[in-house]
Amino acid sequence: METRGARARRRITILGSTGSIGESTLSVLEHAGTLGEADFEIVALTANRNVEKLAEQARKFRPEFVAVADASMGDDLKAALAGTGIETGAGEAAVEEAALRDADWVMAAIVGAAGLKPTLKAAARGADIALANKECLVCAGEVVTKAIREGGGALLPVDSEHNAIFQVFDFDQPERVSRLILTASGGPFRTWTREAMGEATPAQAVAHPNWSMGAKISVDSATMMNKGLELIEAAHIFPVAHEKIEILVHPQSVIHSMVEYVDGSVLAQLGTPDMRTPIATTLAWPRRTPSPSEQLNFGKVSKLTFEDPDLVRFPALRLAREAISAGGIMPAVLNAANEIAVAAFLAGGIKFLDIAAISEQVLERTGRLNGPASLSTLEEVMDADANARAMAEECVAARAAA
Ligand SMILES: NC(=O)C1=CN([C@@H]2O[C@H](COP(=O)(O)OP(=O)(O)OC[C@H]3O[C@@H](n4cnc5c(N)ncnc54)[C@H](OP(=O)(O)O)[C@@H]3O)[C@@H](O)[C@H]2O)C=CC1
Ligand SMILES: CC(=O)[C@@H](O)[C@H](O)COP(=O)(O)O
Ligand SMILES: [Mn+2]
Repeated sequence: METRGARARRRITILGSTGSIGESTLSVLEHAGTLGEADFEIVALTANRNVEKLAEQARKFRPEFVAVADASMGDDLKAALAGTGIETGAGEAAVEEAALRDADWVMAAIVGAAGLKPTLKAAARGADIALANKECLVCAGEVVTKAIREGGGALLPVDSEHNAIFQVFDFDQPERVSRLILTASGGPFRTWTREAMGEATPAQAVAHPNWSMGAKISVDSATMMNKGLELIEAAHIFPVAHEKIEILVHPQSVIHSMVEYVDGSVLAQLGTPDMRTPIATTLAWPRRTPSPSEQLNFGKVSKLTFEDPDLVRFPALRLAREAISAGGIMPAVLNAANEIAVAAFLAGGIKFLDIAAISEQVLERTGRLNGPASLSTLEEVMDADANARAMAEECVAARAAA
């Protein structure tokens, strides 16, 4: 890392810069930079297909390199940035090249298991990983945490619940933690009957009551699969057994999660539901930097309420608990099946309740076929992921044909 005077100049890459987390990250950087709080340069930005937004970001933030994962968009990207001197690339290898460039802080904000390989590339060369992409920990937790450990960088959790726990977790005495309490908003269908959920449309499912997020995670919040994935994510980030991780519905999304210690103390992190706060935390950690998020107004919030989750209306929570209890490839299988089912739901191919039903079917079929007991290599993860995707596609096709 290059230094100027007393302050470190950070070299930053954002994988998935055109998404909700990517844009929030650029907003935090711009805000901190304007205040003279951060001295940074952008090394690389990446997207899947959104050339227009990527080129606009590149013209503003002047990265060395930009890449799109979809190889067919390469010529458009090159044309959009002609004459700027910014290097461009296209295809999965180009996104991995972006991760390999020498940024010392990398925001992993690609959605889904597609983020796994680039995140591993950045981790292996020792970058600090600000991790929003929970799916890569769900499907390959052991592989990712090992790569970060061996690379020598830090794992900085961005997901709001994990970021909250990270801020109040005593890593010097983890055995003194009696419970992690992951809060969940309950999503847009918190009070809906199963019957009503059966007719829910994609537009209703992505209308999260508190957070503005990408489509996939918004649907995950509606099924509460998001909280299931976060349970598995937490078990990889913190040295706490999954049996000690509880889920608590908290509709206001003000308390972002809590840690209970053996003496009965419960420590929480609070804030408005704006991802720019956890992103700012990871950017400056262990120091603090300003974020443009709105301050919490307790008078306006007025009350904080809590409910136990309903595992019958939201079976995804049960599936995640079963997957992590079974271990091995099962979390990767759950993640892959869910990704296929969510995409099919958003495309109008299946109904809302089919998402968890298909995930359960794929888990059951895989269980009968017996995967390896532990997952230790990227190849095992990719195999499990590919098989589960193929099974889930069959389930989607069967429903479409019915
Ligand atoms: N949004 C939020 O508030 C939160 C998000 N997260 C997690 O952060 C991650 C990102 O979420 P979010 O920002 O909402 O998602 P978005 O859908 O808004 O953005 C996803 C980003 O990934 C890119 N992308 C999509 N598919 C691929 C691919 N196959 N290869 C490479 N890049 C790809 C997109 O590019 P393009 O624009 O071209 O499609 C975009 O830049 C997810 O894992 C989510 O669970 C966690 C906590 C909160
Ligand atoms: C902002 C964030 O971290 C999301 O994962 C959020 O938690 C989603 O809300 P739910 O609590 O409804 O899943
Ligand atoms: Mn979250």
